[in-house]
Parts: sequence; structure tokens; C-alpha cells
Amino acid sequence: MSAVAVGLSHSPLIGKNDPAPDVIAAVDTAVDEARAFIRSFDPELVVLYAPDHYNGFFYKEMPPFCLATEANAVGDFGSAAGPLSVDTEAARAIALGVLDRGIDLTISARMTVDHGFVQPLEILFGGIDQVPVVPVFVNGVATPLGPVSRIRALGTAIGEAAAALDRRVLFLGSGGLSHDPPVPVLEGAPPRVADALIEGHPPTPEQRARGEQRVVQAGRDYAAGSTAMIPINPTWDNLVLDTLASGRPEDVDDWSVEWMGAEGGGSAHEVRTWIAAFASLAATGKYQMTSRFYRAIPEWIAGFAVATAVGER
Ligand SMILES: O=C(O)CCc1cccc(O)c1O
Ligand SMILES: [Fe+2]
Repeated sequence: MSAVAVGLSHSPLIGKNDPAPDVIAAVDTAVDEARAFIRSFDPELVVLYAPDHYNGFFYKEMPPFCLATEANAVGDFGSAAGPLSVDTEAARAIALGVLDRGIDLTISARMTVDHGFVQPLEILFGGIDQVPVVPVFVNGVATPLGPVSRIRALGTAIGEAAAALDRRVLFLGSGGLSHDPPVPVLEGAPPRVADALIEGHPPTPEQRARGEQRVVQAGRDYAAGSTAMIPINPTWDNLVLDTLASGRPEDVDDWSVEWMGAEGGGSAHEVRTWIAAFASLAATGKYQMTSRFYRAIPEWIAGFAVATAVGER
């Protein structure tokens, strides 16, 4: 087996509320580099760790993480809708391997996913049906959140289980780093909002458009500096990247949920997807981070990062 890892921030505001041209050009260069890295590795399987933003998972049952043997995208923010090309057989094998290693994995036989899963597949592969994928939801939004050490353990178990497949595997993390977009919160929500977060009734097109417009406006406010949102935190973001670059993802095990949220905002917990991906790679052997790009981009509400890493064999 050979393995690599890629981390990529996502934002539904890309193309909708863009920063200055030189920032876009820098991001494009970094993303091109990641694409070339992936093309030369030529993965036979992508294990994709991503969060959800109340499009697929709701408080009726909110697992800390969940592996899909099939998945359908909702098409939020203009992202692709429809089935992902899930490698069901590989997904089942990895799920069993993870359960055998003592991790209480939830399984979905038809996961609903949003831009968190779709955007990296579109950006890096040109679509949601271009490469065999095993989607793994990692809750990074819905509190309460358990210790990050369990996400690291999940990543480790998935890495070990994937290694047994004897294929070229890309572990891909989607989201983060620090950011504080206007995602609704159950605690203290008015009854109508609480009901939506619990039950997950599909929104009408008008409701969806209104919600998306609210996020676009939040991006404009964030960029203009007139907002109550927690600012992007480049110092913390670089500490996250330093830790992943060290080759010792287990160093995150003593990071507290409170500390992460205070440093990086309500959606900083999306870095759990990166932690899982790099822990998976670490489970297959020593690794080296081979590229690393970072830029605070308030227009996108994102401490925006792209990183690649290769296993040393
Ligand atoms: O769908 C939503 O409600 C949140 C959208 C959103 C905005 C900025 C950065 C993100 O990572 C993100 O997911
Ligand atoms: Fe997100």
C-alpha cells in the first residue's frame, strides 16, 4: 500500500464573494500544485473526511463521525448534486476494519452530504463521480463535541484498515482552518430553528436561497471588519499546520474543544477532518509534508490552507 494526504479548506463563497485578484492567483497556484501532486500519485481510492452543515446530519441523531457506503450530494451553494462515486466494497471493508479495532463507527448506507464533501471533489478531481471515494463525515459543527483524541484515533484506525486494501490511497481532509461562519446553534435557538436543526426537513428553494444569501452577506461583513464573528486566527492556523507537519498528529490529543473554539471560532472544529486525514497517513508509516499554503481570506470566511504529505515509502 502507498498513501498520501491532502488537506484543503472549503468555502461556499468561492466565486461568490472573491478577495483581491492576487489572493485568488495565490490560491489557484497552491490548488494547482495539489492537483499535480494527486495526479502524479494517481490514487486508486480517496478516503474523504468532511463535515456537514445541517444538510445531511441533524440532532435527531448526531453521530460524532459516520462512514458511508453510498452518498448523495444535496447541491447547496451551487455545488454538484447527486450520487458520489462511492467504492462500496472498500467502504465496507474499511468499516469492518475500524470496528474490529475497537472504534464504535456509525455506518450510513445512504449518506446525504453537502459542499463540505463536494467542493474538494470538484476542485481536485473535476466532479463528484471521477474517483472511487469512501466518504467519512466528521462532525465539526454540532455541539457537544467529544475529545479530538477520538478523531485522531478514528483516523488511525481508518489508516490501518485502508492499508490492508493494498491500494494507492489518498486521505483527504476538507474544511477549516479558523473561521466563524453564521452556522445555527441548537442551544438557545428559537423553537422553529431548533425544530429544523433536530428534524432536518428539507428547506424549500426559497428558504435555501435565503440561508445562502445570509452566508454571502456574512462574508461581505467579515471582509469589511463589521461583524461579531470571531476573527480568522493565522497564528493558531499555523500552529495547526506546524503540528500536522511535525509528523506527530497525536500531539493534538491534549487540545481541548474549548481552546480550539476560542482560538479558531465556531467552525474551527472542521480541522478535525485534517487531523483524521493526517492520522490515517501516519498510521501507514512516517510521513513528510511536501507543500503548505496558508492565507487568511475573510471574504470566504476561511483561514484558507492547502497542504500535501507523502508517506516515506
Ligand atoms: O453552509 C453553511 O451554513 C456554512 C458555510 C460556510 C461558510 C464559510 C466557510 C465554511 O467552511 C462554510 O462551510
Ligand atoms: Fe464548512
